[in-house]
Parts: sequence; structure tokens; C-alpha cells
Amino acid sequence: MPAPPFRIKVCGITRKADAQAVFAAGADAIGLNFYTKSPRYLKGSVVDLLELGGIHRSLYRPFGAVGLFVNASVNEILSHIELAKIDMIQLHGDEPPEFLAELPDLPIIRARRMDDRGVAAIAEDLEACRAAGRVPDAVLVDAFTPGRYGGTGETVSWAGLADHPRWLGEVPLILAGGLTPDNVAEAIRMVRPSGVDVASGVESAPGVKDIVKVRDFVAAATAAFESL
Ligand SMILES: O=C(O)c1ccccc1NCC(=O)[C@H](O)[C@H](O)COP(=O)(O)O
Repeated sequence: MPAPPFRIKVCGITRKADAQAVFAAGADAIGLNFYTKSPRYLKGSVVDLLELGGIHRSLYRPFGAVGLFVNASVNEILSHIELAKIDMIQLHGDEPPEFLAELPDLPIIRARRMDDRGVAAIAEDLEACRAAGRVPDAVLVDAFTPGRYGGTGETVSWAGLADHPRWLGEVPLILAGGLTPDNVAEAIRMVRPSGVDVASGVESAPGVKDIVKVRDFVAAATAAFESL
């Protein structure tokens, strides 16, 4: 089984203090959101971006900063990789399977929102990526809410994901969507994902992390992963 890009990621970090607190709590990765329509869009200056993206290196974490994009161009992604020192790419929009092969050699997380077509559509998309020349390093399954791409706080049907090795094969599954400090342990026990991802479940307001919730989330997720 390939190594997952991360085990616990906190997404939508917009402030340096939150990035530091997330890593101090024991998370592996922060998500920096470059989707301009998100309330978690990172609007910082070049200096802010460099600092935020570089914090993971100063803390000697093995993983680090994930840049989140929704239907961005290759050039936009390249410029953010340079600017924010990101070291993983999360595609969270309607990017066609062929798009992955155009990206640089960094881990790619392919987000899929689970709609009423269920896991079959996710499996088909993975095959299409394979046929187009590049398999993502992980598939992130998020909730489907019409008209929104993510960060909704809605949960996915966990029971329907438990057999993911059947339709994802060796590709690691990252579980997202409505996770909180109170439900993440149960979600991990049911789905047995390689990693989890949270945005709104650890916030006091969009883009502002609640440090107590972050610590509780990371502690609950870590204990659940260790009990698998
Ligand atoms: O967080 C956002 O605002 C967002 C907007 C558009 C696309 C993706 C977005 N977030 C991506 C994430 O990785 C979130 O962690 C994931 O959607 C789960 O969010 P939540 O249900 O709030 O935990």
C-alpha cells in the first residue's frame, strides 16, 4: 500500500498562529485554500504566504502544506507552489482527469464529492485518471452539496465507504465532510481511511480555527488511528 500523503490535515488555515497551533497539536498537514470564492480563501501578502507555507519546515514535520485549488489553471497552481512553498496539491473542483498529468511532480490529492451516483462514480473517475496517465496519490471523499465545492460541514455516508479497498484498490482514501472532535473517532473506526481532513468542524468562524477544537480533533483522530 503506498504511503498516504498525510494522516490528519486541518484545512482552510488563514493565520500564522493557527498554522503553528495545528502542528503543535500533532496534525501532519495544513490546507491553504486558493479558491477565491471560499470564506477560507487565503488572501495574504507574498510575505504572509511564504511564512505560512514555510512554518511546516521550521517545525520539522514530515508532511506540510497542501495547496487547495478549484478549477485553477496550471500556471496559477505553479505560481502558488512557488509563493506559498506548498508541497502537495489538492484538486477540489471539476478538473478533468487529463489535468493531473499536466501538474508538477508533487503528491496530488483528488477530491470527489459523493453524490447519488455513489462510489461507482469515484471508481470510474480513478480509472479515467489512470487511463489519462496519472493516478492521484490519494482520493479525498467529501460530501456533495449542490452549488458548493467543499467546507460545508455536511457528512458523507460512512457505511457506504467502508469497502473502499474494493473500488480504490491501493490508492489511499482521505475522509472529509462534517468531521468534528466528537465524531471523527467513529468515522475512522467505520471507514478505516488512510487520513482525515477537517475545515469547519474545528472553527469558531470560517477561516478562524478554535484551538481547543483542533487539539480535541487531533487527539481523537490519533487515538482512533492507533486503535485500528
Ligand atoms: O473549505 C472550503 O471553504 C472549501 C471551499 C471550496 C472547496 C473546498 C473547500 N474545502 C476543502 C476541504 O478540504 C475541507 O476540509 C473539506 O471540504 C471538509 O470541509 P468540512 O465539512 O467543513 O470539514
